[in-house]
Amino acid sequence: MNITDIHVVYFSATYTTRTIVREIAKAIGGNIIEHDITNALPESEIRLSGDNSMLIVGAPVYVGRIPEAAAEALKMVHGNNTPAVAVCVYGNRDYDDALLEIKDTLNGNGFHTFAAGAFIGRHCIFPKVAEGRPDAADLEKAAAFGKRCAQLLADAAGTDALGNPEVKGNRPYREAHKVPMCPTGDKNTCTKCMTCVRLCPAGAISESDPCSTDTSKCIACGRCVVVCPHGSRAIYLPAYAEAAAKFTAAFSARREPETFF
Ligand SMILES: Cc1cc2nc3c(=O)[nH]c(=O)nc-3n(C[C@H](O)[C@H](O)[C@H](O)COP(=O)(O)O)c2cc1C
Repeated sequence: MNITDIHVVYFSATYTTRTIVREIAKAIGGNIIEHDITNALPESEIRLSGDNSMLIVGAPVYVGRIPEAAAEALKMVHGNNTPAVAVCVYGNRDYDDALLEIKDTLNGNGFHTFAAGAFIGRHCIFPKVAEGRPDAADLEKAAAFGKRCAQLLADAAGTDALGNPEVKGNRPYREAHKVPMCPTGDKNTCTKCMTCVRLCPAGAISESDPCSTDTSKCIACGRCVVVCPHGSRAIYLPAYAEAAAKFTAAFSARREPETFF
């Protein structure tokens, strides 16, 4: 298969998923067209033919699933037996049903998911877990995964030989639920620069009071914490320190990327 265009659709609040899918796309090689679905749905439906284009979809794992907003956006992405690669990035606990959810969604939308991978990124709620990841070793594995994808596409040129991998996960998927760990701003350090207001994927921070968070909208994605130029936003909840200590103790043993072909 002579792939010229690689469409990369990703949801990535704290940028680890973006780092991984970019590395994979670069290793496959071709004209890379990015669609960032973190802050908004695609402007219009994305329809890919099976001729010269392929798709990579990347999403983080939120409580064993993909973020609801990512699932909504993926409904707008359609293929015509177009080769696709499913990628999830998780914070070193587990990815449960998220990768299967991406694969099922893509195949249901006319894609042929011939490869899939689960990679590890710094845990955006408990950042001592998988701190510094993806690291150089992860990026090497992402690049090797991309190269293998390219090889499979080349080998399958003109045939119907692309595989149909079994990926880890169960159906029905885990029930989705929210994590009540909403960051807020510290009035002493917040300069009202509005970076968090602008970049919050959920529209949960208002211009009139950027130190507060609308907990009914917040998805606890951690973007406001990483983009705040003054280190003002964090999870200041009383229960946080104890929860972080427990989580970090339970889930710090290094996990490695898994790939499926
Ligand atoms: C609401 C929420 C739930 C999460 N649930 C999980 C989980 O079930 N398993 C896990 O290992 N990591 C979990 N994480 C961590 C993210 O999957 C991880 O930090 C990922 O690298 C974030 O990707 P991003 O940087 O592209 O936003 C969760 C994060 C959030 C915000």
